[in-house]
Amino acid sequence: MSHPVVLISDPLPTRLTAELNEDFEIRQCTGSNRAALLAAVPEAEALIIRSATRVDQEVLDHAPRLRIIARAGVGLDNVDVDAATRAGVMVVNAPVSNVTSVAELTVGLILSMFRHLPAAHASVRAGEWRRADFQGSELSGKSIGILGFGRIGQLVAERLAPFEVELLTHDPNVTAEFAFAQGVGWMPLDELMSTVDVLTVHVPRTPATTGLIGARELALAKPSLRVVNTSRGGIVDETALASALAAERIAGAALDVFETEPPTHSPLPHLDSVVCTPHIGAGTREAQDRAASTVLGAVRNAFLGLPVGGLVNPAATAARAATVTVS
Ligand SMILES: NC(=O)c1ccc[n+]([C@@H]2O[C@H](COP(=O)([O-])OP(=O)(O)OC[C@H]3O[C@@H](n4cnc5c(N)ncnc54)[C@H](O)[C@@H]3O)[C@@H](O)[C@H]2O)c1
Ligand SMILES: O=C(O)CC[C@@H](O)C(=O)O
Repeated sequence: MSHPVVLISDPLPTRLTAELNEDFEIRQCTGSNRAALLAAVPEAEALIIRSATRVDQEVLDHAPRLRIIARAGVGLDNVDVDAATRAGVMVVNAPVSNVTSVAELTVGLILSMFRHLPAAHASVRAGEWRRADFQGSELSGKSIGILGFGRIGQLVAERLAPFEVELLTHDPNVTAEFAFAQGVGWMPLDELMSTVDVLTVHVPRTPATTGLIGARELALAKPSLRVVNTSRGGIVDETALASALAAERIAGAALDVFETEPPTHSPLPHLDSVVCTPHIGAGTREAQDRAASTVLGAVRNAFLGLPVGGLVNPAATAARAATVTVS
């Protein structure tokens, strides 16, 4: 009897994916290569992706056998969940797999900006000893604005509290009482923008959050503002950000994510006031293992007819998923 085909289109730890070998036929492709994805997906019954694979109506139209799309990570902005639901395809993610890693990177990026760590490191490597050129600022006493007080936003707050900072948030789905109980003040967005020294962004990318921080919001900022984005490119408008930084209307930015990745045509990586990383928020061994284990377990359960963890579209299960099993 042939095994269900599981197509893995982004890198996952092979020592974990090997656990499916007995019951599934594992195939690999490069999801960022659209032609390769469209050629491989027609036979797939499960598709496991990370952030580089875009799953839209066209992919679903090429995938008549598909039962489940499993996102080994948090963000679902690269999956058309409504189209998947209409097609009866389950969508699952791994919502807690990498949040600690992202929160830790966020703290690292903030400290990197305040103490010019990348530039100081590069300078010593180049044989220089320019101590006076790298005078920084203390984080202690600064106001930190957390845009989006969900899982990652709350972990960032916990990790920054010992630095003796003022913690503030804006999140329309969180009450002031909830934030206050965690030692964090709640403010409307415009007030937050005009108050904080650091704005760290932790919202999902949706039509409503795309461009949420644009020219108007940045114009409200103090000259001391540093913007951190470890969430998704496009939530902070890159043109507006580059222009505010180039004009020294704000002090700096640290970016793990970009509107287009890699950011080949963006001016931002070339500005001295910007610290960049290549979308490595989830790039720890622990986070990758958790994400892979979570979605591999979900795929196995889906084919065994067992409850599927991380399911984001329960309405899809009625159509296709309930009908498939593995021996
Ligand atoms: N850099 C990386 O590798 C990496 C890794 C994991 C997650 N992420 C990104 O981080 C995002 C956040 O992850 P999370 O686990 O904290 O998600 P979450 O769902 O737990 O929290 C998101 C929060 O944003 C809030 N929000 C929504 N719209 C808002 C708005 N207009 N203004 C303010 N707040 C708003 C929500 O109410 C929610 O509380 C993910 O969607 C993903 O895009 C990036
Ligand atoms: O796939 C990745 O490595 C990035 C994942 C991250 O952006 C997420 O949203 O979980």
